[in-house]
Parts: sequence; structure tokens; C-alpha cells
Amino acid sequence: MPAIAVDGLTKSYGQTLALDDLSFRVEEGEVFGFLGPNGAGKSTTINVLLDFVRPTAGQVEVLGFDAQTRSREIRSRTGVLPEGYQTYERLTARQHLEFAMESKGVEDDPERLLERVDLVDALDKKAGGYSKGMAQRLMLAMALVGEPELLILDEPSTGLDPNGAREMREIVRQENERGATVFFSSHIMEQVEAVCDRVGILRDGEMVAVDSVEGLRDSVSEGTTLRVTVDRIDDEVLQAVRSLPDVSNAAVEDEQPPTLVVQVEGSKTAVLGELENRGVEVHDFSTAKASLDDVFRSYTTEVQAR
Ligand SMILES: Nc1ncnc2c1ncn2[C@@H]1O[C@H](COP(=O)(O)OP(=O)(O)OP(=O)(O)O)[C@@H](O)[C@H]1O
Repeated sequence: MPAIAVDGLTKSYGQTLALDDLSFRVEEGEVFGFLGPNGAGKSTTINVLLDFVRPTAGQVEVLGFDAQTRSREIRSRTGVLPEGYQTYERLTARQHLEFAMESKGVEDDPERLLERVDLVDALDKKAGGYSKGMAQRLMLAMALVGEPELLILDEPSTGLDPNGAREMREIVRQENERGATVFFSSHIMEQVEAVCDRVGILRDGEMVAVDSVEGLRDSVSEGTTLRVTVDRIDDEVLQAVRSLPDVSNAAVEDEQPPTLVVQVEGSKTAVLGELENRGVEVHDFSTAKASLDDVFRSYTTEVQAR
């Protein structure tokens, strides 16, 4: 049974088509990153999963339960960190957690939860005085209440400094090791790259790619960037490299020392071999995979590089 099964989900807000026949699965036990630019439909999708928003068309199941008719069962088994959190100024962290326990009908230990998110010092402090990062940590602790089967985190690193973001990633890993499925939306490539088994990229309400980070990287045309430092580059050499079958682009990056930057689809040895055949001495070379940022840009900008 998939943890999340979305089939033909469409959502219109009046004239605005927020989700357009969206289908995807999140398998049990995986960490799934849900990426997309502003307005792509990430929050709308999450709101449908939790039955805060009703679909115009389509089927949605979460943990095997229909999202519309069995939302109570879903919510009691799911930990949610919503976008645009709101803490209650007059309640302490402990009271927030007690409230979360009560509404889910589960028992948990507020102190242990706050230790996990590094907020135990604020146990009995009112949330009115919290920084943004503290409030976000508290919301995360609330999502963790009762060891949920599924965690849905909407932009979880909002308001967190780099340390907080790292700790958040660590918590995602721990929760996943304990057996939870994690579904989180983000604009932040690093977050997704570091913890996700698979990534789905949403654009204008449609899923334009779903794959592992590695698979997505391989799918964009600039698969690997090869940077070669040589003793000389002339036009003839450059043209010869450009006309190799696996090369999509080649350019002179630097004159001193002469450096070629080559986008290769397949093996880099053909490039190095061609240079050698032409009597060009290779001093040094390095390869870099397309970053997830490149992948994201290639799938979500108007003129797709594919
Ligand atoms: N309640 C609403 N009423 C009208 N239009 C809405 C409503 N909620 C969302 N939309 C529209 O639906 C589209 C998708 O919005 P959504 O908030 O789901 O995107 P998102 O990917 O979560 O964006 P962001 O990254 O900015 O949070 C947008 O065009 C948005 O303007």
C-alpha cells in the first residue's frame, strides 16, 4: 500500500487551475521531496491530502484511507507542519504539545519532544516571546507528537538558521529510520538533496518529473560538466570537441591557464581521447554533476533546456 496515492487530482479556484490532473505515489517508508516554484500547487496538494481543501476532480488516498471520507483516521496518524504556522502567544511550549496530544488522542512526553528540536529551555515559556526559528521548532515538535506513520512538512526550514535546518534534516532521517514516511515540500534544493529518496517536481499544477535525485540529474541535458585544463586551445580543437557525439556544448572558460568547459552526456573519455589525438596536453580535469538547482531550473523555467 502506498502512503500517498494521488490519481487525476484537479483543483480549480474559480478561473485559476491550481492542480491539473495530478497523479503520483509516495511509497511507504520513503522520504519524498515535493519541489516547485511559488504558485506551482504544493500547498494545495497538501491541503487536499489533509482534507482542508476539496478537489474539483480526482482520487486521493493517504495511508490507505480516502482523503475526503476518512480524514479523521488520516489526521490521527499523520504529523503535519503547515506552512504559515501560528503559535498561541499565551500558551507555553508544553501547553502547545498537550494540545496536540489531546487533539490527536495520543500520549507523549513534551520534554522529550522539545529536547529533540532543541527547545527544551522554552518548555514553560510563553510562545509570544519566541523567535521565528523557535516557533518553527515548536511546530515541528507538534508534528512529531505520537510517532506518526506519516509526516507532512510544508517548507519545514522556513525561519530556521543553518544549524536549525541541519537539525531538521537530522530529525527527518531519524523519523524515517523509525519507519515513518516523510513528504515534504520545499524550494530549497539542498534540503531535498540531502534527505530525499525521491523528488517530484511540480510546475503549474502538473508533475513534470519524479525520480531519485541522481535520476533527475541524469535526465537534464547538462548531465556532467567536465572542466579540463590544457596546454593550448585553438578553434580547431574546440570545434573537434564540440562535434563529438556525446558533447552538447563546449566553451573556453579561461585563457590562463587554458581551460575548457564541456557538457557531456555520456563518457568523458571520448573528450580526453580527442584532445590527446590532437596533441593537446591535458594538465588537469574535474567533473561535476548537474546540481539539483540546475535540474530544478531546467524543469521549471519557461524555456525548458530539454
Ligand atoms: N484559496 C485560494 N483561492 C484562490 N486561489 C488560490 C487559493 N489557494 C491557492 N490558490 C492559487 O492556486 C495556485 C497554487 O497555489 P499553491 O499555494 O498551492 O502553490 P504553492 O506551490 O504552495 O506556492 P508557494 O510555494 O508560493 O507556497 C496559485 O495560482 C494560487 O494563487
